[in-house]
Amino acid sequence: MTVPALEADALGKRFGRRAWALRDCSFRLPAARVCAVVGSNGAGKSTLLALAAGLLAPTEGTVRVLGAHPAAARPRVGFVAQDKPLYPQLTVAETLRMGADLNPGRWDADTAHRAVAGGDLDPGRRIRALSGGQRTRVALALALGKRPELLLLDEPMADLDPLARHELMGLLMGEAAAHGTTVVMSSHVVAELEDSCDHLLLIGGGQVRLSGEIDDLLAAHTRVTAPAGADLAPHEVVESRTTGRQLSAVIRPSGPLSDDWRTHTPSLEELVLSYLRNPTAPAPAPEILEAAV
Ligand SMILES: Nc1ncnc2c1ncn2[C@@H]1O[C@H](COP(=O)(O)OP(=O)(O)OP(=O)(O)O)[C@@H](O)[C@H]1O
Repeated sequence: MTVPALEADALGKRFGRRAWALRDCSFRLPAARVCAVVGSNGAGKSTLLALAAGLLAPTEGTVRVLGAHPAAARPRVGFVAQDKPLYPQLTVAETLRMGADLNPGRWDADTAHRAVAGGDLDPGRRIRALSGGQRTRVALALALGKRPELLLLDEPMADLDPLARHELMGLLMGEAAAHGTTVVMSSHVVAELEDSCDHLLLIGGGQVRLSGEIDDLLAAHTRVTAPAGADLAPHEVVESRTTGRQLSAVIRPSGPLSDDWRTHTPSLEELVLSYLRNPTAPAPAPEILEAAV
């Protein structure tokens, strides 16, 4: 059995006396996957990524990163936080030199320069003078240049223009495929994730609602169009809406489906939206979806 890239067991985080930001999260992410972390605002995605990066300590439970404690794994992990912290007084070139100095023996200058070069950035420009998207480029360059085994990216594409998004996503996926890097990436743009990600972690209300290979998750669900009033039992219903004479539903079939229904496999976006719109929808049994690690 290979070591999972990320493994959480009853992981929980509470900030002071506030409500739990994350509670009772258990999942395993196999190595060399590209994993999308999705969920509503405040669901706990950034908290989960910061716990994995070793920047926060769990209140309860454990998280293992590349088989080790997050602090011990840090040299093998690249992390780009949502606010892309960089040193504002350094230039772009100085920032990349710092990346090289901090990662002796493993710094991939070529990849780091490619990430920056696409943005036509003046290497002598100070970080504080860069736009949000330009800063994202430099932060991604630093993370990729480290040649990490695990890349944790918190909404990495949020402030990039569509061309930059496409180009940097291509660079990211190319690097991940070439080096077997595991990528864990939170995003709100679910439609963009379907082509690049093979694993999904859906967080809702601080808990893991779905976790597994995207192909398995999609195959376990069916989008149904049926006459209004159709009886969906005994199938498990994630979402059901009636408009006029038509009922639309996302179900997890248990047994044959009625011949009267039109059915298709949902897209990733349809699946995610159906769970987000229905916070009380039952989660699939773990044995159906648990990825073979
Ligand atoms: N440092 C903190 N102190 C107190 N509460 C916090 C802190 N960081 C996060 N929280 C709370 O924890 C919960 C989860 O926040 P988190 O930032 O992890 O959500 P998220 O899924 O990343 O949201 P978004 O999509 O808006 O970025 C929220 O209720 C938030 O208010």
